[in-house]
Amino acid sequence: MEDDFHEPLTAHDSRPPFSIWQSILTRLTPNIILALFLGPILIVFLTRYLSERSLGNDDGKKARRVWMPPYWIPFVGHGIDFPGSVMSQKESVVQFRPMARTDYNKFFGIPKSSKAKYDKCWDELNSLFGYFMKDPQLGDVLKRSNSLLEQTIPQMISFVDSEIDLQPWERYASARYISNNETEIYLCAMMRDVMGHTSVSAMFGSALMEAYPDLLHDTYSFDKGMYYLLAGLPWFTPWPPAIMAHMARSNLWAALDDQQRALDALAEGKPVGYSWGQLDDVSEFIMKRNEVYRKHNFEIKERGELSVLWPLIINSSLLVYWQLLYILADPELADKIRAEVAPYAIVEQGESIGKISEAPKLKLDHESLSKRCPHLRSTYLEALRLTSKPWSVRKVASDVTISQDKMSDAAASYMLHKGEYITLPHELHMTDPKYFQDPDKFEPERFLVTKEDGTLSTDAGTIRPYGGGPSMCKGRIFAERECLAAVAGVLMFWDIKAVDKKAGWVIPKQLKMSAVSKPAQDTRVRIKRRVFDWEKDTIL
Ligand code: HEM
Repeated sequence: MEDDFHEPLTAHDSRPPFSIWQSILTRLTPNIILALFLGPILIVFLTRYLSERSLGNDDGKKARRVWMPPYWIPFVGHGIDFPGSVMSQKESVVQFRPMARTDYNKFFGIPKSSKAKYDKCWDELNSLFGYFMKDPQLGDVLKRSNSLLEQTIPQMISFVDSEIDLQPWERYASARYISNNETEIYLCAMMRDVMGHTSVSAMFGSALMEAYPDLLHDTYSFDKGMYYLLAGLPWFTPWPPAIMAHMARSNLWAALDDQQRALDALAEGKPVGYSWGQLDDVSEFIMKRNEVYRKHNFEIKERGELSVLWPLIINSSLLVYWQLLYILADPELADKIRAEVAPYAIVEQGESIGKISEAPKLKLDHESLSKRCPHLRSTYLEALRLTSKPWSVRKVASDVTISQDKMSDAAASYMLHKGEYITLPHELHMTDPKYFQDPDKFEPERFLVTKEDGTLSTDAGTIRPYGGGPSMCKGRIFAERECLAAVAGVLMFWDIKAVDKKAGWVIPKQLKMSAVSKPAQDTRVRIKRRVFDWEKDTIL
């Protein structure tokens, strides 16, 4: 079934009509379907036979060749499943840079002609990511995302019966008014947009989301079409998901290009368009990238801000849903985590003048939530282990022999040849029973360790939810702090129950994405504000 849980119930459908596709599908006879099914299989075997590639020993050496699908299969052609030891190879042997270039051209759509400019400032742009992982740049974005979460979480639900007054994420998550203190809503769709709004505003400034309110949903459509774009399918491909991915990417370019023009104007002391305001909440990181682009005379259409926007949005927003779901599904665990985070995720009574009271306020201490709440962090790591299924891809730059992991029963060596591509699906390790007991079970305390002084801490061990090597996620510290603050804030402010009391909490199947999976079905919940200490006497 097509998953469409993030679509608004009432939004206008601005997509191309699908009637042509429906009529083609209805005309498919059983013979055509059989030919479509058997054809590719025959071609695979023929290609294998004709290319006569040996799968045995290579040139009489002890190292084996690895099985490879034919070269023409998009994206996975010449790809192999292989244990993590490849990650320990030097960049001069297994390279990440050619893969990044493919992503830049095919996926992000940056013109090939800008290669020389990127070559010239590759290290400079990369070193900015290094700064983003440290203070002051990291602290700057975190401070902003923390304060946005403090404002947004208490206002996440409006409890109003009129659709027009709902927050944008409530509309997309099909909020249903129950009473003035209870709402029914889809948990994933809501958390995804709340996180997206927070992260984009913290990094790119709030004017971007205000000027381009469809930015998040365009990013989801772009992400959904990732494989079509990577396979190089053009915009006129007669396949609706590919066309939609191209359309979404054009919309994203329009937004980011517009912002780059405004940032250029600001730097040059020229008037900035009215809708951009002062641009004083754009992060230092984005300002520095703009400086590099201007210094190296990048045209607006050559600038790669989509390569920041896309990873900023897609993974953390889904991870917050999974972590919350696993915690809420175990009420004892939810109570334990609430007690642990209480000193660092504080809800305070709002000001009162006469009978009018302000809404309660939320205070989040993201640093302590990450460093002093081991149970919270352990559930974050466990949610990542179960739902992040990333692949790292490398190009072999010179022939190399790789030894298989020593814990394997059939340890062996494999020969990789120059020019081949390597795909490393990290989930194989993260769900391997040799390393993780009951690998499919959510075990909230799996990553807890006891320190020498007897206090509890966490150790992420060997999991690789952020990939590895030089391409390892550059936003991982920001992501962890932001997700932990969001989960703690939501747990402390809201009381959330599964809508179907009989079925209770159901952990949905996962739909594989580029890293963190999407749920196959969203989780419908009933949400109320929690009753806080100062309210208890009034209610009793
Ligand atoms: C839970 C959240 C996140 C997860 C699980 C995650 C996971 C990943 C993975 C698997 C990769 C590819 C690694 C590889 O190819 O080996 C990656 C790359 C990247 N991520 Fe994240 N990510 C998360 C959040 C973020 C955030 C919030 C940002 C902020 C900008 C970010 C920025 C990046 C960037 C820039 C790269 C590309 C690195 C490069 O090519 O050098 N990520 N991420």
